[in-house]
Amino acid sequence: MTAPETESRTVSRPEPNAEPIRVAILGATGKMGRYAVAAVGGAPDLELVAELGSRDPVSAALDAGASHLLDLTVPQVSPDNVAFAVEHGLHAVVGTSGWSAERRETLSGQLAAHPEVGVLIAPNFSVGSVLASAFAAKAARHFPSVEIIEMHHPDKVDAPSGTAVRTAGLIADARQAAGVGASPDATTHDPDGSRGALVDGIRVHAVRLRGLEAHQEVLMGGPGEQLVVRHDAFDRGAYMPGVLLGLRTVASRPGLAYGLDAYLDLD
Ligand SMILES: NC(=O)c1ccc[n+]([C@@H]2O[C@H](COP(=O)([O-])OP(=O)(O)OC[C@H]3O[C@@H](n4cnc5c(N)ncnc54)[C@H](O)[C@@H]3O)[C@@H](O)[C@H]2O)c1
Ligand SMILES: O=C(O)C1=N[C@H](C(=O)O)CCC1
Repeated sequence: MTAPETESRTVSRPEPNAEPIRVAILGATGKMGRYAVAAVGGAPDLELVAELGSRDPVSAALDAGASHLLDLTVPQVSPDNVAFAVEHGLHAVVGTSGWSAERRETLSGQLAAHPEVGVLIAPNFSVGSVLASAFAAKAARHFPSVEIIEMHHPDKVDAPSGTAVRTAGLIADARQAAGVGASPDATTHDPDGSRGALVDGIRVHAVRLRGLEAHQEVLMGGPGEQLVVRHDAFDRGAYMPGVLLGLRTVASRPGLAYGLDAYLDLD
């Protein structure tokens, strides 16, 4: 598969006459990586200095003169990659899933020793998906019931998706701030876990189906009505404007940002 050229969107604009941002991509041969190689390679203000695969040491990014690391790998190795970046003063933009609260806390500790470094952990680079999660978090405090269904291609190795975990966290925070209790649920017998995973007190159901790409529904229910906030990504081009925005912004935001919404003016 060759990644198509990425159309530019209005979310991110290069600074005129600025030094190019020197990017090393980890996971460059993966599905996201191939799209990112095309997007970064096609951006006039970015310079793709290294395309690294699973056999390359992360130190090759330094050897290539990178200023920024783009991590699109697997949850098992992403924390070590980012720790290396932080330790060597490289800014990092991370799309890899699996960044639990515990992992983010460890990373914050590492960043404390390198306060000039910026890291963005983006569970989802799609602007539409970030907006859908934000809308859902705004709406969910008005409904007694809320559940999330995430649906992905069957090659995905992690469940639930990073996006679902992030959405559940946003919804849980908004409901807690508004004093809304748990969704009503009379289930007392569920030996096989049919009611899904509980993430921050929100039920999350994961579907893996050939033909799907990345889809999420937040179902909200109240007496006599239902609101569904749905987002669909049909191919990985959906993520590239957010990837470019992240790379262009991260150096100016030292410390840890969790979620692309940190770089979007959503209010
Ligand atoms: N944030 C987002 O918007 C977004 C969107 C899509 C996918 N993702 C996530 O990005 C990650 C990659 O997704 P994908 O669909 O490209 O997966 P993929 O399986 O196609 O690619 C993974 C890449 O990681 C590489 N890799 C594996 N082990 C490695 C190691 N030890 N060191 C370095 N590289 C290693 C593989 O060679 C491969 O190139 C996943 O965690 C996925 O959930 C995030
Ligand atoms: O295809 C994937 O894998 C995706 N992973 C991210 C997640 O776990 O939320 C983003 C959506 C696509």
